[in-house]
Amino acid sequence: MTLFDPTLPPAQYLAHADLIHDEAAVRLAIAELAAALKLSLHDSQPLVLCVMGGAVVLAGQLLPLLDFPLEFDYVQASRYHNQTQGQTLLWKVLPSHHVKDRTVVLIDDILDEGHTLAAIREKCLEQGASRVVIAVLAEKLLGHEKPIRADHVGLQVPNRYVFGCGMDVYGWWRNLPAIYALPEQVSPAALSG
Ligand SMILES: O=P(O)(O)OC[C@H]1O[C@H](OP(=O)(O)OP(=O)(O)O)[C@H](O)[C@@H]1O
Ligand SMILES: Nc1nc2[nH]cnc2c(=O)[nH]1
Repeated sequence: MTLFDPTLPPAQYLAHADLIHDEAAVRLAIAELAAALKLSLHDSQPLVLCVMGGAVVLAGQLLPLLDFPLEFDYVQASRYHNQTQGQTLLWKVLPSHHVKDRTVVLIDDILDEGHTLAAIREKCLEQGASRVVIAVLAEKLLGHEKPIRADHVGLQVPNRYVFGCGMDVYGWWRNLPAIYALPEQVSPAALSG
């Protein structure tokens, strides 16, 4: 057996992956997220911040389902740098002063260890946001406490590296409409076949 590695052609990741949530399940989860956000935020004129780049697919599908007035902007912070382990958080685009006195909704593809969303929430509060609401497409089940909780979670995923629906595997496959998990190990025979 060999560890799944980052040098393979991208088709290999998908060929050996396990489907975790199919496209219909993702669409249903996004519709449910929209319904929950409508209930809690319809009269708050929120500023919705997309956490680029993983949340781009969620943002594109969720926003048209929200039928109340909102403003849209984005932040960008990367902790995985197209790898499968979290590293130091690198800020690329900070929340702007526009968050001041606003209800801010952070939308992201995945809450894993929670360090990314905890840091973004903290920055928004430092910049004067009056309230920060967090909605994620997926939360990874780690079995231990995290530094932050999401207010709205679409789907749960197992403690494996997942991709699709905005989430990358070594930079690839954010474009998939369903969520897959990378295998921990793949036999050399399977990769050469
Ligand atoms: O809960 P955590 O363990 O902190 O991880 C979650 C973050 O990891 C991913 O971002 P990534 O750093 O891969 O950047 P990306 O959005 O460009 O893919 C994802 O989009 C979340 O923002
Ligand atoms: N693509 C992807 N990004 C992540 N960021 C934190 N966890 C994950 C994960 O499982 N997959």
